[in-house]
Amino acid sequence: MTAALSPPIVIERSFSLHRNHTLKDMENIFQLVRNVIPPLTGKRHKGQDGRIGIVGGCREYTGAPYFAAITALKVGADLSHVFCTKDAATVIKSYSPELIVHPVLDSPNAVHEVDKWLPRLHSVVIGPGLGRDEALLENAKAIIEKSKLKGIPIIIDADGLWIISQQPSLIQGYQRAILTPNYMEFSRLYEAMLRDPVDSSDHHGCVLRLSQALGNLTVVQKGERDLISDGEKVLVCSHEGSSRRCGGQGDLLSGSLGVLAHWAFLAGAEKTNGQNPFLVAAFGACSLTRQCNNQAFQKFGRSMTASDMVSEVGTAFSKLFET
Ligand SMILES: NC(=O)C1=CN([C@@H]2O[C@H](COP(=O)(O)OP(=O)(O)OC[C@H]3O[C@@H](n4cnc5c(N)ncnc54)[C@H](OP(=O)(O)O)[C@@H]3O)[C@@H](O)[C@H]2O)[C@@H](O)CC1
Ligand SMILES: Nc1ncnc2c1ncn2[C@@H]1O[C@H](COP(=O)(O)OP(=O)(O)OP(=O)(O)O)[C@@H](O)[C@H]1O
Ligand SMILES: [Mg+2]
Repeated sequence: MTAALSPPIVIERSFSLHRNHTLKDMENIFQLVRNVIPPLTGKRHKGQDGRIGIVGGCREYTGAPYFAAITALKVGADLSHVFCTKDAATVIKSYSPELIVHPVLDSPNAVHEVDKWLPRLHSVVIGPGLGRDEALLENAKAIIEKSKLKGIPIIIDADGLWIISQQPSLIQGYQRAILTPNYMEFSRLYEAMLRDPVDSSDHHGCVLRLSQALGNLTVVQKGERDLISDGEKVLVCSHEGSSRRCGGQGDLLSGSLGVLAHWAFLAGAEKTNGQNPFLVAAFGACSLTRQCNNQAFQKFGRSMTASDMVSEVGTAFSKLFET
């Protein structure tokens, strides 16, 4: 289905009394997110609720992969692996004993070292804190290829999106990919694919067209309102966050999406009521990140940082999805 044949279904949170039907749609999507969350029972073994890989972390950036990986755990994954450079590994380990950290990304056999783990991973997040070093970008490209071959859901963020804007064919048509661009990253991708600048009067159309041009993979355009599209629909998440824009919030989003994408994908069409599971997962991750922001801001105001948001993941998740 294309936009030309049928107008996109736009689901938007609204508090207007005239838009009760859209409020109902929103609640329905929240319900779909709830449906895909695995129940906590005594019958499950360690690993079943998610083994997530984060590919990123270099000399300059150690916070970003940490935020993504710890958020994946706090959302409910059982194991969170970070594949980073040797320099970054000890630093990231020292932030948290919970993370499994592989200092392989700048080694000569980096791709082989990550590939060994891929059969055990349920999803991979490529890019937080990866940096722009050519050799690291080449390794990340090869890891994307290997992940595609295994059919693993791939979340691409930050410098991973830099790779895609240089070489869109790497991910084009792989519908188990979710891209999470911020403002700049979206502009780069859009110009690379559509050969036109972003039309600032038509954000919905732009995200829809970018998804279509990439072969209907899921695009999450982050911003004041998050726009989520698979080229057929555009979901809008304007769940209340705050006006605090400290770095690292996007990393919480990509880490939580790593888990939710796995859960939604595994749950199957019945649980998502026939909706694209990656749209459901993305809506869940955006709402959760914004809820963490909201709660942390209420406590810390201007001094709020991404770490304060990480501390809110548990209560934010319960509030949104377990009440
Ligand atoms: N603690 C850590 O380790 C963290 C590490 N991180 C890691 O850093 C790496 C680079 O990622 P990134 O996001 O900084 O890079 P990029 O895409 O070039 O964007 C920056 C440019 O975008 C612009 N800009 C942004 N928003 C805009 C807007 N709304 N409207 C307009 N402009 C806007 C902004 O423009 P400026 O304000 O400077 O003019 C700026 O130039 C990556 O690896 C990431 O994971 C981060 O995750 C944070 C925590
Ligand atoms: N103006 C805004 N108002 C409210 N929420 C916002 C706003 N801009 C971004 N967000 C939220 O912040 C989160 C991160 O988006 P952002 O655009 O800051 O990502 P990013 O630049 O990749 O972050 P990072 O610093 O982690 O790289 C998303 O959940 C998004 O919904
Ligand atoms: Mg980012």
